[in-house]
Amino acid sequence: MNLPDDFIKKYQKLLGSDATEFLNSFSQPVEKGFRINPLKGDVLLHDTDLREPISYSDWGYYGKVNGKTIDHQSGGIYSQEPSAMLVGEITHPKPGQKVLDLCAAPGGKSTYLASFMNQEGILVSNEINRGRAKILAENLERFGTQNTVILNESPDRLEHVFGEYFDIIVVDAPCSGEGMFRKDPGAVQYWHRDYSLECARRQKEILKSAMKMLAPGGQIVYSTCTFAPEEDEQIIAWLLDNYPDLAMVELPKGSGMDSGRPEWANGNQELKKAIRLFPQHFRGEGHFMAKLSLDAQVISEKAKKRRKSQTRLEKEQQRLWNDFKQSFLSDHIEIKNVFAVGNILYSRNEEIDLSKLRYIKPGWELGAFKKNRFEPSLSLVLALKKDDIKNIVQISADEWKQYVHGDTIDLETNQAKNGWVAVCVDDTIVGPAKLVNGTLKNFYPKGLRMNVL
Ligand SMILES: C[S@@+](CC[C@H](N)C(=O)[O-])C[C@H]1O[C@@H](n2cnc3c(N)ncnc32)[C@H](O)[C@@H]1O
Repeated sequence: MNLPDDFIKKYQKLLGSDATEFLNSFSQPVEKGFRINPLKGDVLLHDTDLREPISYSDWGYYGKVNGKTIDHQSGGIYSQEPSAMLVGEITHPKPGQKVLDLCAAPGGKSTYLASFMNQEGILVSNEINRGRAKILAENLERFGTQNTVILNESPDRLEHVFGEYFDIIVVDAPCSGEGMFRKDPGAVQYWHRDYSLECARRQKEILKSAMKMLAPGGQIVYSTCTFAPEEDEQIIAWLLDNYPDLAMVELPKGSGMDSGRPEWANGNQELKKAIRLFPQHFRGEGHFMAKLSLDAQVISEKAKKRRKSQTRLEKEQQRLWNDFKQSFLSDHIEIKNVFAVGNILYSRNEEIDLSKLRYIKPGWELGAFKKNRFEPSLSLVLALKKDDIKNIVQISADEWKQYVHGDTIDLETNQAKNGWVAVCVDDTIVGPAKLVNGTLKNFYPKGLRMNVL
């Protein structure tokens, strides 16, 4: 790889005798990884090789994922670079907490956090770029989350709604991306000597907003995929200087993980509690991460009053939803706090006022009210397990190819009642369909259909 001269000089000076190995690592192959999805329960995977688990992650494996497989399409697995998994792992939210992923697309960290949360509490996944926010929504839909709200906002606009609200905030910051040069060699062309300082200015602005949204006693995780001290230790040093109620949390260092470098910032020895991942020491791409907690006693402005925004269902909508639930969902399933925005039905664990914010999804999307009927969404079906659903139709792996292509499928046996069904390959739910006298009418969303050879 052609690295800029100034980049080489900078890291030769910073790393001394380790610089040669560091610079050589840029010509080594990229490490690939993926995670299995605990929200899907104990489903058997169809086309995934689980031979090489990643020791520090409950769900991670080394290896490459093919996007056109049953396991990927159904959300059973999620592709993520091994170093990035560690950010989710050190964040480790608990079920029931209020969690914000402030720079969330395409969703690697959000899906990791959701894995810990077990559909309880609330995960607000925000992405400032609208195109990327839509990809984030697709990834969370496939993953089957029930407790996410997907926003498309700038951090400063979120402050007004979420003052001192979150127990955990992840800032996986936009950065100079030096740690991803192997993965995306084209990114090298954007690098220049002052690039990291420009990124640092933006990172501080994002963190100022994040700090306003952190509840007393809350925790903030900051991460980047760059080696630049200006965006790593120097940002954490700035946070500690400007927010005296914040304290570093010691992060345990597994094999190949380096400590933060106090000497690359202001010498504050607390910075050693952070983690640096260098590809010449660790089996993954370059990363930096730190965790800080805010004093629980901090005396601060009261959390802003949050108005309820959920609107009740009209009588006819309530009737259609009840009929649908009765015919489709098992009796043990209870979906609480449902509300409609236009003709789309959602549910959300927490009542928050999103009326002033741009969102992609204000909650778990359950389906749409059409003329005289309720039509279930892919998000509803992919977030349920097989025994949550009364009406199931089994198809073969070959028929799955027809299903994701958008074709109508004629079934050989009569497996379910006419009406809405969840389509399954073995235990894996792949989407909704409507069964009419042995024929499956395809309701796999048009925008997601694909040709699998
Ligand atoms: C490192 S990426 C996030 C990756 C993501 N957390 C994941 O694990 O899949 C940083 C994100 O920050 C977003 N971003 C860019 N400028 C921003 C800003 N001023 N405020 C908040 N987010 C911003 C980018 O669009 C990008 O999606």
